[in-house]
Amino acid sequence: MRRIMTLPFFTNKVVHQYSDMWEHEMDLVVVDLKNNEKVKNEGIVIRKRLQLMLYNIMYRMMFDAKFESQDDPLFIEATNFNSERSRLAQSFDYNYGDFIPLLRPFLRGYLNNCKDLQSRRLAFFNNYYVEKRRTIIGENGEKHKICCAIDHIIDAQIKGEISEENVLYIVENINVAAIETTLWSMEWAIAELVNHPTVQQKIRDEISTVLKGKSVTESNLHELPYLQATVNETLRLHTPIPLLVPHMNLDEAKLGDYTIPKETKVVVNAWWLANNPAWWKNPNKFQPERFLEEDGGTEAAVAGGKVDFRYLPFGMGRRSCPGIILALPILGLVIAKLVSNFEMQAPPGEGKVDTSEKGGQFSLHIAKHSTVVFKPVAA
Ligand code: HEM
Repeated sequence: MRRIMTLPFFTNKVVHQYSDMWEHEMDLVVVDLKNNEKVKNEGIVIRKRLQLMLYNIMYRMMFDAKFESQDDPLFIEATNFNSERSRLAQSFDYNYGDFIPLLRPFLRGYLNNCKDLQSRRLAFFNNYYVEKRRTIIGENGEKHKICCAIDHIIDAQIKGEISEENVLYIVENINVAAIETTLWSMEWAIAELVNHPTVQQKIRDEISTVLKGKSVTESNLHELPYLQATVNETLRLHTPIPLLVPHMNLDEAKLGDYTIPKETKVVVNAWWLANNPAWWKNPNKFQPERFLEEDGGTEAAVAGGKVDFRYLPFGMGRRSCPGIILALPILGLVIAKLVSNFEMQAPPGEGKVDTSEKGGQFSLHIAKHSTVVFKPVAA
């Protein structure tokens, strides 16, 4: 499945094919913010606008489709389905039966809710998106043009490499894995930037010194180390999936003095690796500079490359996040566009925005979606 998903989603070619579109969707956010007087004085809950932007980025890549506005009925339906799915997955019900087998019979109600949501949600993706692509492919005959990721996936199904169910599984997977994770990271980055105006200024200075008036694009992000360090620092301090996802060792393994029996559920605390004071200076402080100054103390050679085991927000190895190739440039670009166009501030009378955390089964997100004031900066 991972192999089938790589070509349409996770290659440099895909990044180059779509980065202009990503920027266009981000520029629309900047225009909306500039045209809204309330944004300059009282501020807005920025998550809502960024959510529309990210859905449009992902749905254009997946289905060559986009939502008109936050009031688009399909957007409302898609976000409701996805947030209900996240709510159920975050629920403690999800795994108490693992720890207290006696309570398993009481899980039935929860599992029925999951099944019911799953079938309505998959029907939604199928009826409104996948079937439309099938019709377009069908009308264009054998030599149809591949326009988006799902066309590749449907092609793989036509060739018998995967089933119809697998196609929907991939759509569902991208809705969960791609959109919310990136959105949480954006919210954290913006909240920290509001609370650290000097970091905003350093990013602005870097952009103007290095790019000398040119705009930030995907192709010049690598020239902006401080911007990249800001993205890294956000994912360190607020690791969006703090325990990664559970893995299982097929064979018995030794870890230090411990023996891990085969088929153990292994959970890696990536948040603690990234926030352990033994390995990081002042780990509870938001300091992008650390990624430019501190040593990667635990670097080790793995599969021909070097890995800093203190820092694994995307996991590591064969099942690590393939979306890193999209998530990092999308985060870098959106921060660059917002910071170059606006001074982001807390609402009047509030010195800082609240960065309290809300942890769930899988995710670590901001407890209160920040209201942010966007004051245009002089060009
Ligand atoms: C900041 C954003 C993101 C973060 C922090 C993140 C993090 C993660 C983590 C921790 C895992 C599990 C890795 C493991 O347990 O070893 C994962 C898996 C995955 N992610 Fe991401 N992710 C992000 C964005 C994305 C995006 C944008 C996509 C797709 C467009 C994506 C697609 C996937 C997929 C398909 C998997 C499952 C891989 C597998 O099981 O082989 N992710 N992600």
